[in-house]
Amino acid sequence: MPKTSKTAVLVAGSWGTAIASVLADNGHQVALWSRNKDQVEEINSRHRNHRFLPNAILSERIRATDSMEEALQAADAVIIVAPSAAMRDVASQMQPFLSEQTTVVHATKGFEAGSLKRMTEVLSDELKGYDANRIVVLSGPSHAEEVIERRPTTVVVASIDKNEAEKAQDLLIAPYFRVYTNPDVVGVEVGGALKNIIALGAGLSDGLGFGDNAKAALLTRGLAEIARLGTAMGANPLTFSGLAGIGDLVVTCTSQHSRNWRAGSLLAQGLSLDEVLSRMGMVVEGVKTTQAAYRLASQYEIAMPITSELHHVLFDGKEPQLAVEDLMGRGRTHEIEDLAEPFQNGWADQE
Ligand SMILES: NC(=O)c1ccc[n+]([C@@H]2O[C@H](COP(=O)([O-])OP(=O)(O)OC[C@H]3O[C@@H](n4cnc5c(N)ncnc54)[C@H](O)[C@@H]3O)[C@@H](O)[C@H]2O)c1
Ligand SMILES: O=P(O)(O)OC[C@H](O)CO
Repeated sequence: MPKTSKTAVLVAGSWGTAIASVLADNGHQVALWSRNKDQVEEINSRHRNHRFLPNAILSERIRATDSMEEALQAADAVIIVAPSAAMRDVASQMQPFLSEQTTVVHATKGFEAGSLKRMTEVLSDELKGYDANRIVVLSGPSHAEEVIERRPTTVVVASIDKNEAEKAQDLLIAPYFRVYTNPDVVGVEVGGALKNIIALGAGLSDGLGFGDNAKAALLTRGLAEIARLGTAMGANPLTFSGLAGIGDLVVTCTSQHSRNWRAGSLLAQGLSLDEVLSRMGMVVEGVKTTQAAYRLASQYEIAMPITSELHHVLFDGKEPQLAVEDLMGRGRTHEIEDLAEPFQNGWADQE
């Protein structure tokens, strides 16, 4: 990657704008793509994106555009930060303008609702002619509201291709933004997606006043079920003790910046799911991810009791108090379980 690069960031929501700001701080030129002309105008003329990050003044190195062709022209790297529900649409729009030379990174946390595919799988479907093994995923504990204020943050980038992961690391690493690499694409994607379910549960639990012990239980046993499904899907279990696992789980379950935690706490006030989502006005990935994980758990025959109870609360009208009673009253079980086969998909042959 050249010392300063031409980069594209696709979609100017909270996280896309914060990532654009990290890239600009590193001296890169950033084309920030949005489908919304008013937002493009606001970013270019006032250097603001008031709807998503109201207090931030953006670098002049960030130029917004609503032209995908312009955004991707001669881009050394593109970072896609669309909500999971929009990933296929955005990827299909970028495909005609993507060069094989461009490093492709995504920073989205979720599964595709119908197909249950991970985001790199959706990208691989749509980016025909691009080597899917090169795609990089960026994840970890990172609220846009803190990154835009340059508060110390650590994240992880994973790719099957070590060289591409290191290019993404080079591009993004900054004094306040430390970037680690990992070969485990499945683990980093699954950890980042599933923690949002537990964060919804933590918001609900806090909102109902269940207390600190309950939240600690949710985090710990939540991590156990994340690791159980993730490992069955092919992840390295150790990834879940890293930034995309426990790291992201802690920040999302304990921060009032978290959209998922806030949605859970609004549910605890008695609002319906539709009312909560319209009040949030930003993407709350954990809702659709609960549906996806519920189906994946059944497909892989994995026990996910917290996900399952949350699914009943969100979609079947079950009272949260009853969900907690059912969780606490389950049959006795061991804490430590055997995990699947050891993870094989490392970078040993690329050292
Ligand atoms: N906000 C954060 O702090 C944060 C941090 C890490 C990861 N993420 C992840 O990043 C992803 C995006 O989250 P966000 O918080 O930036 O969302 P957001 O709600 O702040 O912004 C979403 C943006 O996507 C745009 N969009 C929606 N559908 C689109 C489509 N079909 N075509 C083009 N644009 C479309 C919206 O107009 C909006 O600008 C999510 O998967 C989230 O989990 C967010
Ligand atoms: O605000 P949330 O709950 O969508 O979480 C954002 C990030 O994933 C935190 O790392």
